[in-house]
Amino acid sequence: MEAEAPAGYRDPSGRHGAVALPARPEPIAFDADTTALIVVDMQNAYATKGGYLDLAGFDVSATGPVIERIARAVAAARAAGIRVIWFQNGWDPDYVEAGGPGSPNWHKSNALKTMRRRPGMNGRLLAKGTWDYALVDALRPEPGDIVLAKPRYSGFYNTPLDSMLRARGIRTLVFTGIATNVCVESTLRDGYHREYFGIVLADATHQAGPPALQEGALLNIETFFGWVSDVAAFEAALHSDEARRIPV
Ligand SMILES: C/C(=C/NC(N)=O)C(=O)O
Repeated sequence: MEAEAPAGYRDPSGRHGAVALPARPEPIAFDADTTALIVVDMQNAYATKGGYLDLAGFDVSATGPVIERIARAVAAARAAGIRVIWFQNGWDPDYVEAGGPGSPNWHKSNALKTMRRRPGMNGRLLAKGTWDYALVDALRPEPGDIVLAKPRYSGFYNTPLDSMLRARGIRTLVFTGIATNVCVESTLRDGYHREYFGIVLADATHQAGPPALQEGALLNIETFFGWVSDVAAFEAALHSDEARRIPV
């Protein structure tokens, strides 16, 4: 007797999974239990007026709808049993983890540069324990989620992320958060080199800098490193997988 075809979906590249997500450059398949939703740095620093990015001169006026769509993606992921991982970017209050002049971070971080320019702000930007470092009020981790502090743009660098993912058999990372062109792209690229499949929900992300950087980051990701989809497609794909699993 011929073996029954497995239930589920095979994407054009042959990857199999129960969830079929429409995406660019082609649909991608994954299973909920080997997937994590990553919420990148949704801190006041990056998403709230008066936070680091705003004070450093970046436009954060359009982050409100992004926060709402992240909340929807988180709710859909939780309902489907997908692990939710929250990143928080920053350093100890003395900025030892930020590195001194011997670190490129000291030269390139706009938070550190802003504080050097305005010494009155020292200790206020991206320091653990401050309002700037805290996640925005509208997004709250729940028991079972993982909250991970990271000291550089990539969530893989100097953190236990890789071992946490491997211990749970996670192979697919769905990204939301800020900034698309900095920490989202850096982490997705690092994941690519560690054999993780990376998907960005574009309308649940926002760039640091002009809109061209959002477009460029997404095009770069879909062309070279991963897949690009959106929150409504993510919700619908998880919903239809759920429908398949409910016996009638
Ligand atoms: C510009 C910037 C982006 N961070 C991020 N979370 O993508 C920074 O941290 O300076």
